[in-house]
Amino acid sequence: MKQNAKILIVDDEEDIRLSMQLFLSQHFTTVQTEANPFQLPRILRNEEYDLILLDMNFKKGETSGKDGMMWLEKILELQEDAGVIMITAYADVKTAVNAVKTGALDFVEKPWRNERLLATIHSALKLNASRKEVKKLEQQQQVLSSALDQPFGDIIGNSEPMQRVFTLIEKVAKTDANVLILGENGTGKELVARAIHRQSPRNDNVFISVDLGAIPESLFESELFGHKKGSFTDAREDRAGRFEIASGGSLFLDEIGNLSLPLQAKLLTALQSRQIRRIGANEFIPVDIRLVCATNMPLYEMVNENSFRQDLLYRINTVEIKLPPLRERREDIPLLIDHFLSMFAKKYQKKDLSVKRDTMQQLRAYHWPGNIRELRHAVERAVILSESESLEISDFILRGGPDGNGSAEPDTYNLADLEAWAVRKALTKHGGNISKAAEELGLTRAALYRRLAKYDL
Ligand SMILES: Nc1ncnc2c1ncn2[C@@H]1O[C@H](COP(=O)(O)OP(=O)(O)OP(=O)(O)O)[C@@H](O)[C@H]1O
Repeated sequence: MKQNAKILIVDDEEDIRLSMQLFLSQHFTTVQTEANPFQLPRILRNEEYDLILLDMNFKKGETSGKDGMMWLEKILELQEDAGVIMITAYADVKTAVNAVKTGALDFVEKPWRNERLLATIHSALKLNASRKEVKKLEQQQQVLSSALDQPFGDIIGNSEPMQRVFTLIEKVAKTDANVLILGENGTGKELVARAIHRQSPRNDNVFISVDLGAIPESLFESELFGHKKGSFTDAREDRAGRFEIASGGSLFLDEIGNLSLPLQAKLLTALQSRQIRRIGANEFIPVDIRLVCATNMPLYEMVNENSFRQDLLYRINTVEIKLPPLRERREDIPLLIDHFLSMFAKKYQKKDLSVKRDTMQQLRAYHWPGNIRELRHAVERAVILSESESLEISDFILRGGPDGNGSAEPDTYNLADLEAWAVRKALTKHGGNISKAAEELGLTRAALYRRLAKYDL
């Protein structure tokens, strides 16, 4: 059976080209020839070869090997990871050794023995494949080490909505199904995406995260699909895109709702065909990824308004995980505060920190518009700024203002929502003091307690 490889023979002598091509075509899928090395720049801009067999001397009677060296350097300049084998006459082995030092993989002497030629080509192909693999790993490593700087711990949560999320993660992680995670900012969408990867059979491979909201439109294609050197002004070297790097592992596309319609179309094509093409390249590269997407935008409404493609939505939402905002699972607030308190106490070397009881109650009543990210920052700041071991509400700077409950009135006539809002506001105003809040609300303390339980405050 023929080995899948694309080989180019560059030699000015016709009988050499023909006999090599005849022999190698029996063993490899594509074998092409070129007599004129000046065609190399044009050819290499359009094609990529697994191996190039390059003659050392192109002028009759010339034996210095100068031409061959010049063309070798040119090839490596055009395609830095090209695999080149030099074809030398018996006399110029020394120059051939120099060529290997310059970057050729090996050399064969004329006249050659077929088995010897075949063995040399086989090991050169192997060597070049592992070089490329090493390069891919290095690129993966770069992406990974920048991701490692981010603090991702375990997912904290005991509430019923979070239990449902955990069950869903466990179920879906075992499969290769595409997952769409929906939720407000800071609800832990990326954390969930990473948990899915960690619990999946792909966990010994990479998790690559791309923030689509942060990529300028002009760089989208290169970032996702990669590029060939020279395909545009800033493309100084060949570069793999995130799809290619993530192959074998999971690809997390964050802020998918921010993609413009033309970019949605490009993404859809890649997802449908399961292959990508680097900018400026001809060949398609197959990619094998588990896709996880996330957004805080209302994708279904966007489909109705024609700002998000329905076919793309159906491709990414095989399983949907909705992350509840923190204000809808208030029982998790004290857990999260304790978690971040001990984390930051350790980081800033402060011992025996705690949160006052009424402060905890106020923090529980606060509406946390920035969700867990806001809570995490608020606790970190409080740990840094507090002068005492017991943290008070004044140590916490909250996004919704010091009275903490979003002083704007709720945009609803639903009486239960209005009542819950009034109770929270009164409680915050009086620093968690039940008697004073009850008085302001015109309720007895017992009636206020009943409402606190009812609204889970
Ligand atoms: N359940 C949780 N337990 C512990 N930490 C959490 C939890 N949820 C979120 N976090 C922390 O909150 C911060 C925000 O989480 P994350 O980045 O996953 O949210 P997101 O929904 O992806 O946000 P955005 O939509 O803004 O990208 C992170 O520091 C994360 O570690």
